[in-house]
Amino acid sequence: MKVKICGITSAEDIKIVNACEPDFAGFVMFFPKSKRNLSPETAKSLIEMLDKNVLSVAVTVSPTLEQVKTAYDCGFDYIQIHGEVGGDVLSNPYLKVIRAFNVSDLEKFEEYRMNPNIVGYVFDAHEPGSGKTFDWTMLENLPRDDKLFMLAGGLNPETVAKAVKAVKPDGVDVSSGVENSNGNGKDFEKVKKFIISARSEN
Ligand SMILES: O=C(O)c1ccccc1N[C@@H]1O[C@H](COP(=O)(O)O)[C@@H](O)[C@H]1O
Repeated sequence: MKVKICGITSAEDIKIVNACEPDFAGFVMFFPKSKRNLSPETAKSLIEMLDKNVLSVAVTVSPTLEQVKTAYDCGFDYIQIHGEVGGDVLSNPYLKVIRAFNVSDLEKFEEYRMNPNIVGYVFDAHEPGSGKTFDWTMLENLPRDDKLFMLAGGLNPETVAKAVKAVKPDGVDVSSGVENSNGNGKDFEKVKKFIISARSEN
């Protein structure tokens, strides 16, 4: 079971991630509406502190090709794309894409399956990063292939095992559910518990 810890914003968060060793760490970019949004300079300096076993993901909404290139220049391994995605961005030569779907755009799933630049999917609730979940039965009939099938949206250390059992994803993705009580950074115990719990359902 792959685990992605999203919404990393500080050196403190990086220490937690390095100690807990998820498979991926996500950093929100080019989306000032999010409290987790980072400048390219900050993202680059945080990625440089990341353990080499943890892959970095730029988490974006409707990015331009220039922004994909900026993320590549920062040193990211992947780009996660919510919202709209143009043909130039989908076939970009810089970063492999993790395509995020929300509950209202699942009908576009088939059109992305054949794209070799898309290496995985994240299925999320309507409002990304809101800590809200959705009806997982909507994913029941989606075909599985060799691309990473990741579940997100309102997961937390208490619900992740149930989610893994019900959906049988390749990976789980969390942001709000492992934040500290102030909501301004990650909580070591919650991140650790989330990862142990997710992997225990393998
Ligand atoms: O976290 C954000 O603010 C965010 C902003 C823009 C795009 C995605 C964002 N978050 C992603 O949403 C999912 C689920 O988050 P949660 O666990 O429900 O809080 C995850 O992939 C986040 O990276």
